Amino acid sequence: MENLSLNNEEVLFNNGNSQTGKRNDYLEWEDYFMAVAILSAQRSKDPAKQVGACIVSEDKKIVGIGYNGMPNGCSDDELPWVKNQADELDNKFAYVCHAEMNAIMNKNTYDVKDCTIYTALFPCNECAKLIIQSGIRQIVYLSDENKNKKSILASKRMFNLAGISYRQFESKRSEIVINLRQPEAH
Ligand SMILES: Nc1nc(=O)n([C@H]2C[C@H](O)[C@@H](COP(=O)(O)O)O2)cc1CO
Ligand SMILES: [Zn+2]
Repeated sequence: MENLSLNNEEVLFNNGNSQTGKRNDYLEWEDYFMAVAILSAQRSKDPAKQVGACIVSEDKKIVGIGYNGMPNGCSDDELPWVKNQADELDNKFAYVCHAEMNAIMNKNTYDVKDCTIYTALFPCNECAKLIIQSGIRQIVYLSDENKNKKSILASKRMFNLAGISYRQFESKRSEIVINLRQPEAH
């Protein structure tokens, strides 16, 4: 809660630049981009894993956002979301588009050359191919939880060969709270 007993100078000293009054607890660029990826993941219908991705140009503009979901025109209610069926055709993996693929396909620019992709999960080998072919140069990932899977090892092999850098996301913040209620009137 705001401390109303502080005078103006103290407020400026605590919250911002005392010369100009600028806020200093604004979101860092990296936190902003990863938060957009994570927010986008909340749109996913996958009960087991929600993944989001956000593509950013060299001049820090968001040029594509995606999350894991079924292909356009294929109803979420008709294709399977499970993964434990004996028949491959009854499992989600045959159908679901990964967050990174969707972010690339949803791009709102001519291309994504030299961009960075912020993604909640390290890209699989199929998305790695798309990332490389699309011209993206850098990957910032939140989780590397599948790091021992063959698909991820293949991704890293291709990224290393193609000279694409990847690093795990780090932040001073542990959370960002989004309040969807109207701010209380003062
Ligand atoms: N990088 C990724 N981006 C993604 O969008 N996914 C998606 C595919 C599935 O919908 C889900 C993984 O499901 P599961 O294997 O944890 O039940 O996450 C998965 C990975 C992992 O490489
Ligand atoms: Zn993938």
